[in-house]
Amino acid sequence: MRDIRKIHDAGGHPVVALDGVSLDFARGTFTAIMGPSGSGKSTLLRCAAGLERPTEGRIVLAGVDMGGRSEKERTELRRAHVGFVFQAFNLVESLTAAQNVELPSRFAGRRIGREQVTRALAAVGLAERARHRPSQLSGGQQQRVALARALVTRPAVLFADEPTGALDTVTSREVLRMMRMLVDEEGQTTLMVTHDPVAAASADVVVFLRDGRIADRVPLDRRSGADHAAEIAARMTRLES
Ligand SMILES: Nc1ncnc2c1ncn2[C@@H]1O[C@H](COP(=O)(O)OP(=O)(O)OP(=O)(O)O)[C@@H](O)[C@H]1O
Repeated sequence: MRDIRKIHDAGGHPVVALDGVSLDFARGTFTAIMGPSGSGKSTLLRCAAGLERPTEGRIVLAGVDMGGRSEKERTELRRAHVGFVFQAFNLVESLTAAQNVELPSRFAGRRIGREQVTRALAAVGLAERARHRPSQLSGGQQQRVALARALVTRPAVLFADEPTGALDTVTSREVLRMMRMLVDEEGQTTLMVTHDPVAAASADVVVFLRDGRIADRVPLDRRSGADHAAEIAARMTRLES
């Protein structure tokens, strides 16, 4: 993304959510976006994913310039190149895990084979749970089904908005371990918005926003094996003060 400005219309008066943001998300890397409430994190994710149009600036997603595209084209581009997970798992209770993974592609008029569904569930460690319904799974397992659903089409980028926001410490760790593994083993480019320093510590790079601008961009040394959560929390505290 280059020189992104996004001005929301809040009931007739403009709110500058992003104010000149330029970022690259290298293929096969995991970026966490942090920042105080209202700093523009979700807006950044939604613009990068093509869900919202920036007021100014340029977004290139999977090599495709999103500028000047119709809504229909943008929807097609998202379907082809993007996967989403949110805080709410948004699974359909009456369907099995496998059916939940398959459903969005079916809605999009694309048939995906049973083996693709099986592969996606296996990639998140849930091959044995394909026939379970959401209520028969833990919160962490449900979010992993949502991850499998996001990844079944092999998207260029996975966008995650507070993916561990509804999970306890233990299950959230399980989901983060899975997301990290997908980056390391499948080269899954991932962009995650989070409030949680522990979640951000799983990333390769943490971008801190304040008032719609990049306040800091901190690469994490993954080889050191250090736990970066405390350092990230300290930076967040400084940003919020
Ligand atoms: N659809 C909208 N209409 C009007 N204003 C909006 C809209 N979406 C976001 N905003 C405003 O833009 C600014 C940035 O919002 P955004 O949701 O991107 O921040 P955030 O960092 O994700 O916040 P939080 O951590 O609270 O979720 C805020 O001032 C917010 O009130």
